[in-house]
Amino acid sequence: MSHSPVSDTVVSDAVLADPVAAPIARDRRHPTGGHDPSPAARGHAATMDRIRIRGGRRLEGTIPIGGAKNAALTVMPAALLTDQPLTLTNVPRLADIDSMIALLGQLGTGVDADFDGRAADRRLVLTARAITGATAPYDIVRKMRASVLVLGPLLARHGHARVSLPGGCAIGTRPVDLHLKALEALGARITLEGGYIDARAPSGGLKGNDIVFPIVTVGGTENALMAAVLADGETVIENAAREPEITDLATCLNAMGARVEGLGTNTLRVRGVPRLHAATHAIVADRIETGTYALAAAVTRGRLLLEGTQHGLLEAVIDHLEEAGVSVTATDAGLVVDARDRDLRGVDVMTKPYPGFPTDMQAQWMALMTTATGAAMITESIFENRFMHVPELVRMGADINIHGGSAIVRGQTHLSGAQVMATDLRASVCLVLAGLAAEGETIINRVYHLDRGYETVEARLAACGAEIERLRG
Ligand SMILES: CC(=O)N[C@H]1[C@@H](OP(=O)(O)OP(=O)(O)OC[C@H]2O[C@@H](n3ccc(=O)[nH]c3=O)[C@H](O)[C@@H]2O)O[C@H](CO)[C@@H](O)[C@@H]1O
Ligand SMILES: C=C(OP(=O)(O)O)C(=O)O
Repeated sequence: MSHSPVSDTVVSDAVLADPVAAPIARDRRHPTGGHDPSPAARGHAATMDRIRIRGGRRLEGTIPIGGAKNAALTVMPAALLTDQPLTLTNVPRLADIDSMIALLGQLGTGVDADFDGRAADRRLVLTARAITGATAPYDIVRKMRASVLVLGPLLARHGHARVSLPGGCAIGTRPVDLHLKALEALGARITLEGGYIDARAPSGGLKGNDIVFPIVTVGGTENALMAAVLADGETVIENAAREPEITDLATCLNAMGARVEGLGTNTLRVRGVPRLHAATHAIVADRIETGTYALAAAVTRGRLLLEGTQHGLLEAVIDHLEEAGVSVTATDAGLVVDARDRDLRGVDVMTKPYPGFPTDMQAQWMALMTTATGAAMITESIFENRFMHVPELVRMGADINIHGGSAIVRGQTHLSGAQVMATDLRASVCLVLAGLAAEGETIINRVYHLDRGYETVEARLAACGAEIERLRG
């Protein structure tokens, strides 16, 4: 497996000490508003930050859930499909969002970001009046794989895209061959040279066609969908991914004038239109952030109200939580997760494409299972190398054995605080959960991974009783 220095790759801190957050300063209104800089916007310093937790405190309180990182990262490139403004609300303030803003800016997109005030009042207006560049450079793609999602829209609107190959990362090889095959089915000519994908549309533009994905790919479906909306004629995407982030993208595209049918199913039917127009779209709630905080309540045997999220986005996770003995109730105010005075049982999971149990919740589930009674078998079926958190959990006292693609967790272990190393986004937050449950002090290094996907995680947890702080790098 290749190990190029992309965001979740284990590389030296020196290599990662040049984050791409800086170009955001060109924005008319900087998301940080010039004060109270987010870790994401603090750049270099944030790469060296650590998190210190003193565990053993029950969490009680309310946590607001933001817009989904993975929805925002696919909806933002859709702005490249039109010369009119795309206004997005409920955009989370994360390092990856800064990276995508920087990339879209390089391609000629005007950015008007107002990230002050309550999350619901935030607005991000993206206007790609003209495409002035067609290259997604290595420096950005290596830090954020979702950069590859500019490929489809650039090709559809501009007829040409040059995107650095993302390479492998800490969780797997993650090729993009299926993205490229889908675009070729629409008529694109694709060459790979010097580590870059060079994609060109035929002179008459992309043509609608049938695309059948041999395996479910979220990013592949997103690129195919964004390319197909401006293609001439009809495209049918079969074995499409059904993740809520794809439905969010299709909803946004339809608001922009696209004609996509079959939302939420594995067959998407797209009738191409000559152009798209301005639209306003609210990013769907983050189901992975929701699930992570639900497990924070469970792992500390506490009770949390998760505001601004929807039960229907994470049924598989909720079913497993209930099977483990946690109460989850949907109320008008949000989801109430209650594990007070409960003895939790070990419950097996196997990761699957949506609506199955998400791979992005696998590491957090493992942290919870170390505290449950009995054993749990956790099988990772999406990525070949997504157990990087196991040795770190073992250093905290967990009893976990890996057999191929499965990990057996023998629960009810006594977790004790330790110095641990975050290796990727979800592994990082799994260590936060373990630290909340452990006795004594846990120090998590390389928390820049965490800043890719969790906004003000330490403040949100501290507000609910956790003893947690960020140690500035
Ligand atoms: C930004 C974003 O939304 N990231 C999510 C997205 O990643 P991403 O879109 O990269 O994940 P995919 O659904 O494409 O990957 C699923 C599997 O398909 C393989 N594959 C994918 C494309 C391809 O061309 N060839 C190929 O073999 C991958 O290596 C992987 O084994 O979905 C994953 C699966 O739910 C999540 O874990 C990520 O958080
Ligand atoms: C793996 C993830 O993201 P990405 O695809 O951007 O690496 C994730 O969100 O857990």
